[in-house]
Amino acid sequence: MSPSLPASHFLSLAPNHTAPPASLLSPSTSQQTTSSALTRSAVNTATTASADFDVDVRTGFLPFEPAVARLPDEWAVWEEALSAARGGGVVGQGLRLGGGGSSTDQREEVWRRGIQTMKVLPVAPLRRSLPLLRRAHQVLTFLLHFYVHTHPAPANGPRTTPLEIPESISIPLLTVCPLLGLPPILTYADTVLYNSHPTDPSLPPSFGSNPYDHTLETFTNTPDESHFFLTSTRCELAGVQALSLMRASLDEAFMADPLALTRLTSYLAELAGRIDEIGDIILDVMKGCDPAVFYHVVRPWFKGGDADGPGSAGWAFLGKGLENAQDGEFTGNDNDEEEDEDMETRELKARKFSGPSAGQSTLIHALDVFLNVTHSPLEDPASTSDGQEDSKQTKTAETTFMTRMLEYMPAPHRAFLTHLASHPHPVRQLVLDNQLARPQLVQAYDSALGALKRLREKHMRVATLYIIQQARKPVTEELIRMGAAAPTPETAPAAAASSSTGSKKLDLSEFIHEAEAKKEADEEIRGTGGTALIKFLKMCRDNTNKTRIGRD
Ligand code: HEM
Repeated sequence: MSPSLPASHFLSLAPNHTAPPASLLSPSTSQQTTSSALTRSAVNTATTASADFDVDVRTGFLPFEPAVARLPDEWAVWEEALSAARGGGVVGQGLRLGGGGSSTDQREEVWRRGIQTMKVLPVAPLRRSLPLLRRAHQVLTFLLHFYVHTHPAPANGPRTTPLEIPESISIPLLTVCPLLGLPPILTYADTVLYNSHPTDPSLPPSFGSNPYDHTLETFTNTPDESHFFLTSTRCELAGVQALSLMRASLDEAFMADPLALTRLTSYLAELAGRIDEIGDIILDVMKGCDPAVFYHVVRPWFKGGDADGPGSAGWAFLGKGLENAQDGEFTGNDNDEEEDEDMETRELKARKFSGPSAGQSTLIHALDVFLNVTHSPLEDPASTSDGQEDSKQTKTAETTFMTRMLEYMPAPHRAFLTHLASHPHPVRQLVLDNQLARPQLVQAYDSALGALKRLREKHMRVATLYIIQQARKPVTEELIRMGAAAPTPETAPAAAASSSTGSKKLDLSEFIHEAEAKKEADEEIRGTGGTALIKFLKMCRDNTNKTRIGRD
């Protein structure tokens, strides 16, 4: 089945980006669930602004037009800086994490000095083109992460003062951000949506004849990193059919007559199959991305300004007159007094963004919203025992994470979720209303939820293999040659202890080491977004399962 779309349907319309979305300079601390947060602020845009979702019938949340691989010559200096950081795209030739240690850090320092003295380029001419704006965000955020993560690690624990981001990056970046509705940090959009090309970019992408098979940018030039990004790209492409089924289901929910309910039943059953396919693609990450390379060589580049937990010093985006960037253009500010005050506010605003995560995929959020999976802590009655309190905390973290991730999506995709969440005829309600008369409808709805639960279980397997298990293994010489940071006196005990967990009995001093190492490892076992990982992922899975209507 492949429901065809009428030309006037919102998924068929071209996007319109003339109006810049609200500024996203400040990370949210909202505690609401994904769908309830969306619904509460929702304006139903079905009839008014439906062209603004930037969702393509052929490629879903991936732009149909191939991503721009290089900005015009006016911005050549950014492109050249990025190419230099990547060592021309050769494995082992790019800049190194933490400057690569004391003997080789000169190269990284020279490159950073180049960035500090680079001219602030105007971005006004980019406004004429959405693909160019996307490329500008991508180039600037890759430069930003190269700039931040080539700094040698501070000798005495985490940084205590914000790391300053030079004006040559911060001013154009903070000007481009509100135009796309993205924050000033590397996002899933930069690493996946705007980063993938099919074999022949001049032809439409497809799974069979023209698959997405290369990425424009990586930090490490490794095939592992490319494969990691492309796994998500393939999930997005597989999601196109799921989106089409969701759209067709909502049309039937609107009609809600007996024929419509029969069709809805078959669409939901088919949706389950599509979701299972997406889950299988997630497992395919193992076919081309080595878990140790991912964990030690690739992933550290993704860390955001919040990576040291709630006490993170964060990053300070330097620049004069950045407040004016909210209109989409930097114009400067001559009022010194006001400027000083604004500078402080700006630093506070721009500090602690999280690194990229596939948790920012609008597709997976859309499945939650469509099936009415909520991640709200409000659902659990207040609890008093420690265990329950703990679970409540995880749930709150989960809700906060899911809601926060909305702010890392391009504005039109966020608007799409708002639209979906405010749909006047939600499918779940219809299934509930018909549950006695239509057990097959309940079964089909539950099968879609069952598939989403399985997807999350597959994802948990991957996260366990790529993060939890790797955090317990020491860095090898080979990984260091590939670009992993060499262990410092601070990280060494964790490695030593983790390699001593065999059958050997520990004496007391070793035991203390082991406990410290475990604490460090536990801190390490946090996702890019700073969430206590496995508990969090389990909670997401359990909420999916709880949404089922029928009982086994
Ligand atoms: C090696 C592959 C992967 C690893 C190691 C991984 C790791 C993680 C981690 C650590 C989180 C916790 C949140 C955070 O801190 O970012 C997370 C969340 C999430 N990831 Fe992945 N991920 C992988 C692949 C994928 C893929 C391919 C997708 C689908 C496009 C995906 C979708 C999600 C979603 C939707 C969440 C939010 C939690 C949920 O909805 O269950 N991940 N992932």
